[in-house]
Amino acid sequence: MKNYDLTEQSILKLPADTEIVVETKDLQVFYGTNHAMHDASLQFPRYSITALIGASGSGKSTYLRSINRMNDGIARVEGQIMYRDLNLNSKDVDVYQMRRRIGMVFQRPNPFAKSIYENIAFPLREMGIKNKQEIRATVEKSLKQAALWDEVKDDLKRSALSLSGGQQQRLCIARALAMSPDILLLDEPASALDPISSAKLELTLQELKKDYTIIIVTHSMQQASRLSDYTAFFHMGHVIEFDRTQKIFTNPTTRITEDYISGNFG
Ligand SMILES: Nc1ncnc2c1ncn2[C@@H]1O[C@H](COP(=O)(O)OP(=O)(O)OP(=O)(O)O)[C@@H](O)[C@H]1O
Repeated sequence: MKNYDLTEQSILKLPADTEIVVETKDLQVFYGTNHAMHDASLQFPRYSITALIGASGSGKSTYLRSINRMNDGIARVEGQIMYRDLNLNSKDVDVYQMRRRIGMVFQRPNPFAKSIYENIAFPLREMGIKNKQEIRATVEKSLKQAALWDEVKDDLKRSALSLSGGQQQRLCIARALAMSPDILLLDEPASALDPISSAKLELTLQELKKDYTIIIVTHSMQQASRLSDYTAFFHMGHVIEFDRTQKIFTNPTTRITEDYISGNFG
């Protein structure tokens, strides 16, 4: 690995009138003595997709998981995670309520071993929604938003585990959407999918960004460049560059990002 200057950084300053939904300020993450994330300060504009890219172990998942406090009990997190006016990195935050607003989808689809319908209806009932019509309407709406409705509408009683990987992943997105989130965090959601399912998932995300703010970790630079409006490049626990995706992929500012994008890394 070349010796890069990790203080060489270029973070786009967004126009003052940009509506920011989430912002981290000097985010630090420690796994025991391993200082895995250093001073990460990033802003995420409403109705946009931001891709987090970087080599394995650069801290992308660590950063993403910190946003909705998935690192609680695993790592020590310092700094601010501002969700609008609320600092999520504070003891007073009701983590379960917060996660409804900031949904997460993981690398491997993880539907419940229940029917397609129940995968969405069950969490709604857990939330206290009892009205059957309301539940049915939300099931239908979120499956439509996740572009799965047409494929499953004739047999919602079927086990979710009998769906293909790509369908399961869209069901997990539908389950998150049923909670009426503001933000969707996706940690390499297409990495276990075949190219056709992956392309379908990308189309779904493009549609969803009209209503949600999306932050996605991806190993695929093609996917980042096709899908996202903004890209953040991570290296060894540092955010090196954040900019419009087109700028990052055509004319990055830092040498580290340029080497990574052009495959001259290491
Ligand atoms: N649960 C954990 N316990 C201890 N250390 C961890 C844990 N998760 C991640 N780390 C460490 O934090 C650093 C960043 O890892 P992280 O998984 O965030 O990177 P990444 O960029 O998402 O990698 P990948 O692309 O391989 O998923 C690595 O040094 C890793 O070993």
